Amino acid sequence: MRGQRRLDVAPVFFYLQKLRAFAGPRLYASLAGTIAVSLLEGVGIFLLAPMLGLIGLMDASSGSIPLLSAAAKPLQHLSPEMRLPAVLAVFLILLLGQGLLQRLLANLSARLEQGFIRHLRLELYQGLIRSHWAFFLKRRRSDFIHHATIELPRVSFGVFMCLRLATTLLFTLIQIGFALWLSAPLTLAVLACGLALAAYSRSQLRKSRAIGQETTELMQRYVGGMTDHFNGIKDIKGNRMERQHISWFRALCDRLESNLVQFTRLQSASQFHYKAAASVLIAGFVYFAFAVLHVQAETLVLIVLVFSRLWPKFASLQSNLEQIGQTVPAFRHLRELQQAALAAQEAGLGAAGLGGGDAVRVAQGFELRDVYYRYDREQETYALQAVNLRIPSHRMTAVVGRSGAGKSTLIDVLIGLVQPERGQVLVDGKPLGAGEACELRRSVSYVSQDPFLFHESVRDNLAIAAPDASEAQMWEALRFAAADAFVKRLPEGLDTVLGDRGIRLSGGERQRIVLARAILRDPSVLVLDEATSALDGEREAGIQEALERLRGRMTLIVIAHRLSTIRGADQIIVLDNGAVVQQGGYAQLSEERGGLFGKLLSYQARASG
Ligand SMILES: Nc1ncnc2c1ncn2[C@@H]1O[C@H](COP(=O)(O)OP(=O)(O)OP(=O)(O)O)[C@@H](O)[C@H]1O
Repeated sequence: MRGQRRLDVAPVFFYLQKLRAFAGPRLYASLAGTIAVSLLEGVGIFLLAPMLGLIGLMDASSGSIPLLSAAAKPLQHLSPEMRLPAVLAVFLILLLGQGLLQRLLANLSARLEQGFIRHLRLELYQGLIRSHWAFFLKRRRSDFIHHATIELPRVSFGVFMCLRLATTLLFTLIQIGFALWLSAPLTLAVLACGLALAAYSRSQLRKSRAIGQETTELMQRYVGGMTDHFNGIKDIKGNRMERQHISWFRALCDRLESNLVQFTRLQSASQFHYKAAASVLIAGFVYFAFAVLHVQAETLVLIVLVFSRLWPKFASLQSNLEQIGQTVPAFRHLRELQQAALAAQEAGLGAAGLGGGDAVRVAQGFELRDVYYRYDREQETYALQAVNLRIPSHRMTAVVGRSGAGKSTLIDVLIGLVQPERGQVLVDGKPLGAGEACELRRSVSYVSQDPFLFHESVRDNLAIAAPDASEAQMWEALRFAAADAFVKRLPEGLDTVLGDRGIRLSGGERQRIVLARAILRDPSVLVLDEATSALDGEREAGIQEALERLRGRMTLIVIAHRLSTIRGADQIIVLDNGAVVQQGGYAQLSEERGGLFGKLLSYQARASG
């Protein structure tokens, strides 16, 4: 519990170092520029004193204010009527210089900030996309969106807030030095008051961090909920569940509102306390300096001037610290995700592995030797157990079994998406390690149960698999997948945009385009996981015939529930509870007495009869 209450600043330093590595000398230029602007502002203020002297408000030559008489000396060489314009001209040059520098700095900071966000985005995206499949199995997809869209900008904001804190701190120190020079006892008194507020500041910081943690959790729920609800909008509408969802959403929005208001209240309370303390202090100091210490009026003016600038720095330090405190949880969450992704990088998918290269052709086939796999090592149940099988190349192998038998898991192990817990996968007699799996998948086309199309044109959706494919090759692939006729009928043919704002396709149409995309890659291994389940009998038969023609060219692995579609398979593997229970040709398996395949066949015959 104590550990949780401490402010963990390691993740903050982690991202500060990232900024330093990213920005290099530009970072120091920006910091130096900020300090220069503050100093120019300070000098400008300091020049007010001779100005006040010139218009007779104070005696600049009295020597009671350090530096003031030195600053006033050059003015002695000018005629009295030229002195005020000269001081004003210097004042103007200083302010204009400061303005110009500020403009340059604003541009530099924007470039740095946006560049850093771009750098972080790219790093996060690449880290995630290069992680192995098991990494994604354990996490909610919406969490990635949440980190990329909400936590990442918070982190970037926090990093730049740290820089602002550093420059404010530096300038505060300069001001403290200056104030000490003017009047050590009064400055020490102000510092003592400032330190007394430090305890208060700590408790405010802890509160900021707690609010920030709640913001992260609420936003995570918000993004997760929105993603789920709009993915499942048809179920919501079809089952009249709008009311429940609206009340869920309303409750969450209420909590978000109060969380954000709470932070503003915390900040405004601190600022008010600093202001109140400032008023009391200034009044007290003026009285003490004037009535007790009997300091001169001009010293008093400068003290008020300096303190009225110094104290707001304490207040803004406090505000910066609270804002950083509020973003600390985002730093922690983003770093944890990035580190987890880094630890889950898929071997062979480094920057070099993402490039082209010759795809491996599977010449002899796959072999699984005593393979075990389970999704959760703390659970006893295995998704695959003691699996021994061979899948010859250039043949069609079908995998069947009840729902949940382990068919999709078997494919994942075969193409190296996950590594078996025990046992071995061999491709052409060689063990399939994580590195080889990446190579292998260059030559695998995998069509999943839930085919996915990007929100792009048909052409782009095909080209993503085979960027060099010609238009003629695209049409050939579409013809193969019995998709050519409907694509021709689309308003802009190959260039029609698919998806939400474009044309919505039926489940079967989507499957056919994804199948065309899979074929266009000219893979060595084509895996179809229930890839034709949404097609009508006639179209499915057409695709079966086309697959027959592919048989000599590539290795076909097909998962099918409709057993009639795998009549032509060279080999059928029957899985039950993660184990292979039967293996052989269609005719052989259908005749095996008491076998699961025979049972599945008779269930289907009854269902369709
Ligand atoms: N991501 C996952 N996390 C935990 N368990 C999982 C996960 N995916 C699958 N399982 C479990 O592993 C077992 C095998 O699942 P798998 O998806 O391989 O079956 P399947 O035969 O392909 O089923 P279906 O025909 O319904 O698609 C099931 O018990 C399932 O609940």
